[in-house]
Amino acid sequence: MNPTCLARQAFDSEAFAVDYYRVVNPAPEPLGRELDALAGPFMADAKLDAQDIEGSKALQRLGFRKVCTQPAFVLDLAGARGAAAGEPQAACALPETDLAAHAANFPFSRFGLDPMIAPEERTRHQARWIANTMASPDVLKFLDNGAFVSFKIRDAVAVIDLISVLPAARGRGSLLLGRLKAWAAARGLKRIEVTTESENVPACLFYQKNGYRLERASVALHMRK
Ligand SMILES: CC(=O)SCCNC(=O)CCNC(=O)[C@H](O)C(C)(C)COP(=O)(O)OP(=O)(O)OC[C@H]1O[C@@H](n2cnc3c(N)ncnc32)[C@H](O)[C@@H]1OP(=O)(O)O
Ligand SMILES: Cc1cn([C@H]2C[C@H](O)[C@@H](COP(=O)(O)OP(=O)(O)O[C@H]3O[C@H](C)[C@H](N)[C@H](O)[C@H]3O)O2)c(=O)[nH]c1=O
Repeated sequence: MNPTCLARQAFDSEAFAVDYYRVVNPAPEPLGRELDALAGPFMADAKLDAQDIEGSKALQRLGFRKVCTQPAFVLDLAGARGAAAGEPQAACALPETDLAAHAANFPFSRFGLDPMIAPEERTRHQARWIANTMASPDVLKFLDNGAFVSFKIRDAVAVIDLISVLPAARGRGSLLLGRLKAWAAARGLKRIEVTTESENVPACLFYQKNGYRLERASVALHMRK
């Protein structure tokens, strides 16, 4: 069968050492047939608009579990002042100990919230994600001691990929968002966007304290067989 509802995810399959699929078409009947046809262990995820209650129920009837809601926050830059914020880094690397500490700093990620994913699987996946982010010249980074924010530019919007502040560096998160805002405004970008999990109340408060407003939300569903 040529799958049309599921797309294999190379990065996640490698990081979890099992075939990992993303639902790209949630139509229940063909999706159910494609899931039934998968042989062997696999993982799958789906993202729906959080207001799509019936779509979410249909996926849960197929065996998906609702793992979390992911709110998206935005900071509009119209009228924001640009300033000399220093240039972000492109490709770089973190020392191994810092990488391990940051990988363990995301208990609220959707993988951390999923009871079917072991803590060591989650931190291995997160470490690979952070290492890729650091190594990629297409993902820009502001780094400080014990803290970093990474982001991509898409259509005059800065989309935050990850932000992590180790407990000993608390306070640097707002400094990093300030550097990003000043740099983005100086480049004439329209806005900054970021996604987090609703369970991550510290992060939701953090974005709001820094002037971000809630714009929309998705629901993340997982399956593991
Ligand atoms: C895109 C993504 O990566 S989403 C996931 C975000 N990252 C994570 O969850 C990783 C783990 N958490 C962290 O790294 C940090 O806690 C961050 C990035 C969320 C915040 O960075 P910090 O430097 O600690 O934040 P900072 O000190 O600047 O705090 C500013 C505001 O954020 C909120 N905040 C920060 N930490 C907390 C906390 N533990 N509990 C409650 N509110 C908090 C508060 O509103 C705070 O204002 P206040 O100090 O006046 O109370
Ligand atoms: C964005 C991005 C992702 N990846 C990899 C790592 C992930 O396993 C997959 C799928 O990513 P996606 O579904 O886009 O992201 P998550 O739901 O896991 O995370 C969102 O919320 C997080 C808290 C975080 N803010 C993140 O930015 C959000 O996308 O793709 C990757 O390797 N590189 C990337 O830039």
